[in-house]
Amino acid sequence: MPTSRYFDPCPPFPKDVPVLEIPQISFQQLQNGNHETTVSMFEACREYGFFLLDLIHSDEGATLLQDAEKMFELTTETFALGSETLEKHAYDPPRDLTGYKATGKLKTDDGKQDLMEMYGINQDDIVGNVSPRKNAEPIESRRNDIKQFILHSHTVIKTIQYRLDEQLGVSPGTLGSLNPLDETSDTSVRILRSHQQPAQQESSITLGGHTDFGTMTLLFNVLGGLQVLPAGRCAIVNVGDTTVEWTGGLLRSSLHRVIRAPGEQGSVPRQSVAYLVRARRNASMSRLKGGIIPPLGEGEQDETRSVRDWEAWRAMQIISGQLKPQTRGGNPILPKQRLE
Ligand SMILES: O=C(O)CCC(=O)C(=O)O
Ligand SMILES: [Fe+2]
Repeated sequence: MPTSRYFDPCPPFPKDVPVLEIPQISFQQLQNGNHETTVSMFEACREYGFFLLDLIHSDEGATLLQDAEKMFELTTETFALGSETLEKHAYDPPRDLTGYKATGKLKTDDGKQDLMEMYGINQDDIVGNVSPRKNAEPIESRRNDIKQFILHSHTVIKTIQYRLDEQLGVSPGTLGSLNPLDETSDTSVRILRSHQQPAQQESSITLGGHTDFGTMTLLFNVLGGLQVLPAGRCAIVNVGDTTVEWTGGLLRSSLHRVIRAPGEQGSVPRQSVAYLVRARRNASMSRLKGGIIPPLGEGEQDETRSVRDWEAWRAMQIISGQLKPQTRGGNPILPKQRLE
């Protein structure tokens, strides 16, 4: 994504590759509480589990685009260190996803290995909820830039969650209170990079099919390849599995994956930046009560695992390729639950 400085030098997205038309939602209108925009966003979260967030006409949105651009610079600087140096900061799944993940650690849908390098930066570390960790040098020198990106991304997510609360009919602030900035969680900024790939590998899978398992994700990318959507001056927002659990399946988390960017775009490296929001560690995974959220039906049981244990279980499933990728949620709203 971020500004045209990043889009202009990019090879064009081919005209003959079909793109999914997912709704584009104006952040400014969400901030203003525009009803029509709010309903469109809610419907997008139910139908696709994804939407594009147009950040342009809002001051806060424009600031976030600038922050995201700095995160792209950070991505370039970090991966320029090379995998040997970055391995000193290797991640340790499933307990700790902070740090570097080299290519080939994850199984893709076709049984091969992924082609994506990632580095997870822990929110608690950057905002000061825990004592500082030792990260790769470019991350250490850009602590303040990362903090600004987190603070502004978090404000955007909070606004989205506030509008979702309204549509779900639960008390204002319910969803946001489950992923506050000042409590420990596994929320992270993830920077990602894949190398250019030969044209013969047109359909090679860079990152296998998955759903994000936190509450919501804010994603910035420039090149195509994410099989779900195009890019623009927008961020991509997607609903995570935790929100599906809380809403009894009303909202959807959609399966997505990354393949080689199409056409000429595949001939340059592909970078992306994601703000992956997770619930606070001591939050419950149980279904929320109230509004249009369906109560537990006969034979249905509440999820009793803690957020931490549930996330660790899900991360291990994904890493080992056990979890057959599946889109979750998007269930019909029961007539008797509908808000007037
Ligand atoms: O690189 C992308 O566009 C998507 C990355 C992604 O889905 C993830 O990090 O969960
Ligand atoms: Fe994802």
